[in-house]
Amino acid sequence: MTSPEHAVSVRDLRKSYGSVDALHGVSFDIAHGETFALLGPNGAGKSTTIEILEGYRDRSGGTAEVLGVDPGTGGTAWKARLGIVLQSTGESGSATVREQLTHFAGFYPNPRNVDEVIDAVGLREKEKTLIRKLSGGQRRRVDVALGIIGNPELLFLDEPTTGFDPEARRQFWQLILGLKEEGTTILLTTHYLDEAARLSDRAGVIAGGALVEVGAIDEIGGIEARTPIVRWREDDRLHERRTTEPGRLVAEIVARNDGAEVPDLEIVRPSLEDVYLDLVDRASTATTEEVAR
Ligand SMILES: Nc1ncnc2c1ncn2[C@@H]1O[C@H](COP(=O)(O)OP(=O)(O)OP(=O)(O)O)[C@@H](O)[C@H]1O
Repeated sequence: MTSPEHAVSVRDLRKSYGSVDALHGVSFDIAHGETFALLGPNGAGKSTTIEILEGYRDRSGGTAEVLGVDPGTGGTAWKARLGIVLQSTGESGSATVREQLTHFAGFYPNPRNVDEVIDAVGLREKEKTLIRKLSGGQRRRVDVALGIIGNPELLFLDEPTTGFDPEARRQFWQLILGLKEEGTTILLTTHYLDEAARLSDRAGVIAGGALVEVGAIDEIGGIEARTPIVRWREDDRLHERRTTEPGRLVAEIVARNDGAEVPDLEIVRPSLEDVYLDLVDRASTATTEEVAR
């Protein structure tokens, strides 16, 4: 049943909620074993896309194939090959962490070891605690644990680390990098651009229901957007220049100042966050211009 080429294939995906056009023609592929980040501002259409691919939402148009199956018609055997971490947690119940994981492991044909999963999400000390007595971040870890307990081929992570403290986020990254190494395909949405940069091979940027960019994580936005920026103070003015040879430019500035320290000198390499903000800004300007026409 597995598609020979891609784990996920989406063409011209459309979704309307009444008069709201949430998605209008989104197309992308995710290769087997790839981690793909879907990025975009609030309301862009990320959850709608991910929920259609999980089989939780109907689409209004276009085609979608997930592990070789149309998610609109996927049955239990297909669902057992997916791991899902939804955006909002549904786990507030009166079972302990261990009980809940053991219970869910029973639903899958080839589950992971419960102890390994408890350790992987850092909940060893809380394994006998009722889930409703956990903190928000700890409950989110339970969500992640439930997402991976079935040993999925394809893992959907919808803003998985919201509410995590910085240390928990780093631990989570290690967990995901381990799953990647084992060959799990991952579709991730996140508002943390450092997380996307650390974990993903490729990313798509969605804005206003359309995909405005898709590409390798270190190439997205184009070479131009990644060109370093040199800033410095000279003649009592702040200067700024983009250059692919920042070392040479700094050497020139130092030379013409007789080797003196250059005030306020910095070389900035635009991060994924800078590139992303630029892309989203351009997309919203284009939409505003379209509306004005
Ligand atoms: N059940 C619904 N009924 C009506 N409109 C909806 C529904 N779900 C989402 N929408 C609308 O569809 C658009 C896309 O929402 P979606 O939740 O997919 O965005 P998102 O990119 O996941 O946002 P966020 O980053 O805030 O989670 C928004 O305009 C939203 O208001």
